[in-house]
Amino acid sequence: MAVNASAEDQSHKAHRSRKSGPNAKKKPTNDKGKKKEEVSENDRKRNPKAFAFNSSVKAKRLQSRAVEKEQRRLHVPIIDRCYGEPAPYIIVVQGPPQVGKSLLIKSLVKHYTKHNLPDVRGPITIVSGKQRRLQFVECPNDINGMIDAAKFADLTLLLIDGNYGFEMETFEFLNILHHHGLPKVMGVLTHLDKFKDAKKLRKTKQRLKHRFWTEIRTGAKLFYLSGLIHGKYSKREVHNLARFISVMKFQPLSWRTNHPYVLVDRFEDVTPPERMHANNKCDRNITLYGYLRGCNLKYGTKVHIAGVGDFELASVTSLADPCPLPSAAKKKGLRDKEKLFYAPMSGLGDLLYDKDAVYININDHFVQYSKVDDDKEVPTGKGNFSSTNFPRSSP
Ligand SMILES: Nc1nc2c(ncn2[C@@H]2O[C@H](COP(=O)(O)OP(=O)(O)OP(=O)(O)O)[C@@H](O)[C@H]2O)c(=O)[nH]1
Repeated sequence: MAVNASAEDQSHKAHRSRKSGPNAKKKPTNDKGKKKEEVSENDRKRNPKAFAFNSSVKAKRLQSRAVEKEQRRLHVPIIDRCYGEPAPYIIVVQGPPQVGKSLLIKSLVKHYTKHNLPDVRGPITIVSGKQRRLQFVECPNDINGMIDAAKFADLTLLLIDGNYGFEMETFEFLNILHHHGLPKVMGVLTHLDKFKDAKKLRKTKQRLKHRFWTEIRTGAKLFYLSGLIHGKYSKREVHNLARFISVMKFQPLSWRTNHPYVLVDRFEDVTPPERMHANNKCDRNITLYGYLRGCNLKYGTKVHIAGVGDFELASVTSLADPCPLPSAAKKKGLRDKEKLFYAPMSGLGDLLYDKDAVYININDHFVQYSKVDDDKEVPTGKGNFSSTNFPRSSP
C-alpha cells in the first residue's frame, strides 16, 4: 500500500520541448508558433482564414462577379435570331426645324466615308467599321413620322438648339420613345456660336444638361457642337461624336428581336404598264427593298406598312448586300475602298440592286466618246451610257 500511495503523489516534470537541434526544426507548428499537438480543439473550429479575405482587390472582384451573376439570373438572355451579318444599326436624327439635322448627317457621312452628300433623303447606309454598319435617317417633324421613327431607332440623336432651348418637338418625340421601349438617346446641342458671352454659354450648357438628364436619366450623354467652320461642323467635334457612335453598345429591345421588320431604303412600282393604261387608279404592285431585322420573315405572312395598312406579302427574295461589311482580314481599321455607303433615295452610291438586275451608275466624267469617221459619236471606254442606270447581270 505504501508503494501505491507514493506512486500517486509522485509529480512528473513537465515535458520540455526541444529548443535546438534537428528535432526542434522538424516539429510541425501552426501559425501562431504553437506546436500541432498544442492547438486546442476550440482554436481549430475558429479558423479565421475560412471566411475572411486576404486581398481587398480579390474581394472586390469576387463581389462584382457575384453581382453580375445575380443580374444575369434576373435578366432573360437576349437571343439574336439574325442570320448572317448583322443589319446596320439605325440612327435617327431628330430635332425641331432648322436645328441642323441634315448638316449633322452630312458631316457624319463625310467623316465615315469621305463622300459629300448633296441631299439627305431616305436612309443612308454606311460601313463605319470592320464589324459595324450604320443607317442614318432624318426624322420628319410630323407626329406620324415620329411614331414611325420611334419604332425602328436603335439610337436617337436629339438635336437641340442651344440658343433657343428645348422645343415642343423634342418633348413629343421623347414621349413617343418612352412608349416604344426607349432606345439609346444622345443629345446634341447646336447653334452655340450664337452666344457672345462665354459665361452665359457655360451657364446655358449646364442648365440644358440638367434638363436633359431629367428627361432621360442622370449622366445621359450630351454633345456640344460649338459652331460652323466654312458652313460645316468642326471636324474634331464630329470625330468625337462619330467615335462615340462607333464603339457604342446597342441593347436590342425585346419586342423587336421577336418580330421581323424592315426599314425600306428603296421602293419600286412594278405594276404592269398595260394594267395602268387600262385603269390609272388600279391596285399597284410595289417592291420594297431593305435590311430585314428582328427574326425571319415567312412567306404568306401579313405585313403592316406604317401609315398605309396591312397587306399580303406576295414573295420575299434575298438579294446581294448592297453595302457589305469588309472581308475579315487581320488588319486594323478600314481602307478607304472599304468605306462603302448606300443611299439610293439620295441618289448616291454606284450600285443599285434590283429584284432582277444590278445597275451601275457611271459618272459623266468617266464616259469617253471616240470620234468615228462618218462624224457619228459612239460611246466607248469605261462607260457606255452617261449617268444612266445600266443593267449588268441577273442574280
Ligand atoms: N450658326 C449656326 N448655324 C447652324 C448650326 N447648325 C446648323 N446651322 C444652320 O442652320 C440651317 C439649317 O440646317 P439644316 O441642316 O438644313 O437643318 P434641318 O434641321 O435639317 O432643317 P429642316 O430639314 O428644315 O428641319 C443651315 O443653314 C445651317 O447652316 C450651328 O450650330 N450654328
